[in-house]
Amino acid sequence: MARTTTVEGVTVIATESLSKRFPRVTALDRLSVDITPGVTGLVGANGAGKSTLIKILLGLSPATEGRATVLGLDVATEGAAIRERVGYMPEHDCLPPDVSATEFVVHMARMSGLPVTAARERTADTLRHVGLYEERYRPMGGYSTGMKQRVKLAQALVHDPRLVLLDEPTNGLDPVGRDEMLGLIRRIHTDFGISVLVTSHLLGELERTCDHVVVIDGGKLLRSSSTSDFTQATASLAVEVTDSDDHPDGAAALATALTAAGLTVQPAGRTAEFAAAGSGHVLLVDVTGDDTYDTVRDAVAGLGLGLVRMEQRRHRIAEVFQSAHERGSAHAA
Ligand SMILES: Nc1ncnc2c1ncn2[C@@H]1O[C@H](COP(=O)(O)OP(=O)(O)OP(=O)(O)O)[C@@H](O)[C@H]1O
Repeated sequence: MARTTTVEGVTVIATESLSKRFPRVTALDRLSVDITPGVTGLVGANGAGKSTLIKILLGLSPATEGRATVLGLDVATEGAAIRERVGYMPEHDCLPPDVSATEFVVHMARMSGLPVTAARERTADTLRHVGLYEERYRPMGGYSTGMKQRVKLAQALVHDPRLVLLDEPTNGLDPVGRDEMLGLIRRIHTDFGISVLVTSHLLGELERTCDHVVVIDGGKLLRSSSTSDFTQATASLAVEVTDSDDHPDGAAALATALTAAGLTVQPAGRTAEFAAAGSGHVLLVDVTGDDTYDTVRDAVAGLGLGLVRMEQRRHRIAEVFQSAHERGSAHAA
């Protein structure tokens, strides 16, 4: 199976039982994960260990235990070679306010070893690519958050890396700015074939942007799989019914009938998605085959209830994350 912009089977990043312990906290806990070419999302709540992992991958911070390679290079001994080949967009504001985007990005290109003419040309191309035009000659102190994020992205790309590590690139952006940034990130891979590892605590963003998603929680790997596996249709139907005089709690009556028919049913009010809609009338029914739809229809008709909706649900990354988080809270309690 050939793909145009990736090489199948190549590992861009590999970690093996990687741990990082600070005196009071374990930021990474025996993390083993392989990341292949493409756009990979690294998702986790604040404090999950995302920035710590990036710093280890860049060879800037030693791991306490375990190993990691980036583009086949060992993070413990080949940090400088990794940083030549990898671009890094840090999370926090780090731009000098008194210089222009052009001056700054040329400087970063020169630091990466580009000769002066090439550095200037690459800077102009890269700033144009991220959508900065005339503003690029103005001091960055006057830039909006969106413009600053674009400069940070440009300096990560200017030396034509094979991989970029983007730490929370949508932080502080409004919804339009987020969409634009996500579009840029996607194009880094599709237009230039550069692999991307992008962190976020916003799951929906990564669902839309990434080929693959790695979820970490408390420094531990929770899940690593392709985005399509995460968002694939699960065998679950959301069924909403009305009440009737005979059945003042229509959903409860339907749940009893469907359970008696051998189906597995749970009230949807427990999930955030439906709780927000405020409906205790929605049931989630596990689909065991095409006849599940008929069984639900017949049960609703048999009870004389009104069927408001019956729809197939998609499993969202947020749920994987939420359920792990709830388990974490339960442990903490
Ligand atoms: N230099 C440090 N010294 C002590 N503890 C640290 C240090 N750096 C990170 N930590 C702790 O390690 C844990 C993981 O932090 P990290 O910054 O990697 O998380 P994160 O997932 O990137 O979250 P955020 O988006 O908030 O930065 C946190 O509990 C943090 O307080």
